[in-house]
Amino acid sequence: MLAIEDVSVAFGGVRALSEVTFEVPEGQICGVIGPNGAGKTTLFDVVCGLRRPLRGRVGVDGADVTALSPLLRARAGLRRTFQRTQVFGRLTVAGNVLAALDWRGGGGGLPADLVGWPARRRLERERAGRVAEVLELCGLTELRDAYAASLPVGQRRLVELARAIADRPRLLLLDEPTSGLDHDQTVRLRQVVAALDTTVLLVEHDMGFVMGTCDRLVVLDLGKVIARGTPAQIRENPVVRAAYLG
Ligand SMILES: Nc1ncnc2c1ncn2[C@@H]1O[C@H](COP(=O)(O)OP(=O)(O)OP(=O)(O)O)[C@@H](O)[C@H]1O
Repeated sequence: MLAIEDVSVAFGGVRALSEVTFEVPEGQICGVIGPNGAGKTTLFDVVCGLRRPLRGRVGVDGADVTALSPLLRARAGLRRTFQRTQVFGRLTVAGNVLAALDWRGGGGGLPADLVGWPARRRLERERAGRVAEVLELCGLTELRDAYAASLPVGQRRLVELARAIADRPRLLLLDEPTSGLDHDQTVRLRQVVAALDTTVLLVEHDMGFVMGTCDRLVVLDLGKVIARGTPAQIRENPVVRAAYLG
């Protein structure tokens, strides 16, 4: 579903990524791990289109998206969360999730708003239903009317997650999703990710979470893939143990 082929990125003399190649099959959860500076965030930036690689290709569903802007990749169903949470602070929790559904518009423009066309009303009901469903899944129902800016960081991260999954992305990128979460929120996050019908690529330092959540792992060190495999294979891999797990 996601194919990273021979991707290299350099910042001046620093090789952030060197000939990175791996695939994530449809519906799988793939974790990217590695020490600080290994190139994980740079890889995310390449996949979502924020950074053009020096060489190499990114394929989604068999199509080469390397030249597409982040906006066009979003339209193709790619969503991302960031290491530093980005929510709409002046919107409520429900408003944040609704914003992720509203962007496709309702058709009919202002006249449809004024007249309240049945088709428009049905769409609005469907959206309200989806917002309620996603808030429930993420454990945010009781906070639906709270302003996002007023929430502690863990809850804000769950709001960002809720927004990212609201319109059922094809590919979801999660950058350090457990950071700032307490134990219960981390358990909730794992349940949400496991319940998704979506291909997921995640960067994470919490090894317990990574090993328990991911179907497969890719290990980066100094911009190179040094191993890939199931969590059990990675745990036993002597190169990974030496470079990273200790
Ligand atoms: N904008 C930039 N300009 C120059 N060098 C950069 C830039 N962004 C990243 N780098 C360098 O590229 C390499 C990979 O960085 P990157 O942030 O992708 O690693 P990371 O694995 O995400 O690290 P961390 O776990 O600390 O977030 C590092 O050597 C970093 O210093």
